[in-house]
Amino acid sequence: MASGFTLPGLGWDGGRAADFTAHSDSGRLAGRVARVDKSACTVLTEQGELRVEYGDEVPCVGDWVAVRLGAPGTDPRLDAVLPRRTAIVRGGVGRGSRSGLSGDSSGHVLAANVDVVYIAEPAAPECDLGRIERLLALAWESGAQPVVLITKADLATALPELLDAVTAAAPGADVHPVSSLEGTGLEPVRLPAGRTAVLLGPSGAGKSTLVNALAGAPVMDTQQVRAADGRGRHTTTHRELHVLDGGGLVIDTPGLRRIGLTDDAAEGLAQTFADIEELAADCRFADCAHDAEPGCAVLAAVESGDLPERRLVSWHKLRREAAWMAGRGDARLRAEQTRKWKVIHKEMRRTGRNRP
Ligand SMILES: Nc1nc2c(ncn2[C@@H]2O[C@H](COP(=O)(O)OP(=O)(O)OP(=O)(O)O)[C@@H](O)[C@H]2O)c(=O)[nH]1
Ligand SMILES: [Zn+2]
Repeated sequence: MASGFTLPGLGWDGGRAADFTAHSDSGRLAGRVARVDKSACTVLTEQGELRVEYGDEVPCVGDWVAVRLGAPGTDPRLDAVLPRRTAIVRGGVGRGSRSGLSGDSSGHVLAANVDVVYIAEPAAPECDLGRIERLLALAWESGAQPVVLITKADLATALPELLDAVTAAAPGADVHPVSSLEGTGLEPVRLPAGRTAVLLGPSGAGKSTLVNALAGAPVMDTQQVRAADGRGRHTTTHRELHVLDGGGLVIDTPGLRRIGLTDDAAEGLAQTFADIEELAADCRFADCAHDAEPGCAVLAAVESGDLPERRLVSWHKLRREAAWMAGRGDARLRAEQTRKWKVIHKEMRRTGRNRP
């Protein structure tokens, strides 16, 4: 792209400017990371789109960065990643999630500085409420506002009922049916200038089609487009930040087969299951596990039909998973420390020193 972007159009504000002052004095350029590849990333700046090399500090899509322009003929280099306001952190792929916002690898932080998390769940063949809850936990944990989009709404057989079921599974989040195909339901999804959304959801949910519908002009290849030119089923393979025509920014992500929770998902789960948390206040025991305890208000709500049993089952499942991740994190930490000490002891024996 030849022309530049305006920083406010990319989501810049006074706080970012303050973060940037430490880097601005020596002719550095502020920009927003649109895409990350091995060793280089695409950064949107007032001077246009730049290819920027990075080293040990790995940026992720959505990051605000300081770029150092090299001598003519050399590639710009990443100088620093500015502090992240929000971060979508995916668990279950190595360590580093403990620190949340500063997760230590690009594979870990899916997107940064996002205002809204759009959770795309297709109306057909079926809506998977458990998957929505899992993504809601991730979204609440990120610090951004989750919004559930029932995509391919044109294929729904009983939309009002579906809407009710999804709304019950998403307390505190707005739920909107959308059809990119028919162009309906898009208004509440449109973003004001400078606001950033990330789209999460399974492969085939219609995320790329929705990005195109919001953009007004095709910015993404979709499965259909590719199928037509004989190149088979296209799937999004990388995360990318798109600047929409009407303002607003959206990050498309590949449909992840499995999004694990991080080991510190407790807060996100509490918000995802705010209805269960509220009921739990009336359980006889303060530490009620809502399993088989007498005087359990949650089980009573399931019994009376106020709380779908599916939801309690989902709560148990995700809580177990988060607890397991936490245990695994601790086990890894211990193993790492043991390894470190083994090396130190070996070195001590070798040098005859008895202190590290
Ligand atoms: N009926 C209907 N089909 C849609 C709609 N949106 C997308 N589709 C179709 O669903 C299929 C998948 O759409 P994509 O946008 O590629 O899905 P995706 O979520 O980006 O998939 P990945 O890139 O694999 O993550 C395509 O064949 C689209 O034409 C819609 O609103 N209604
Ligand atoms: Zn209980």
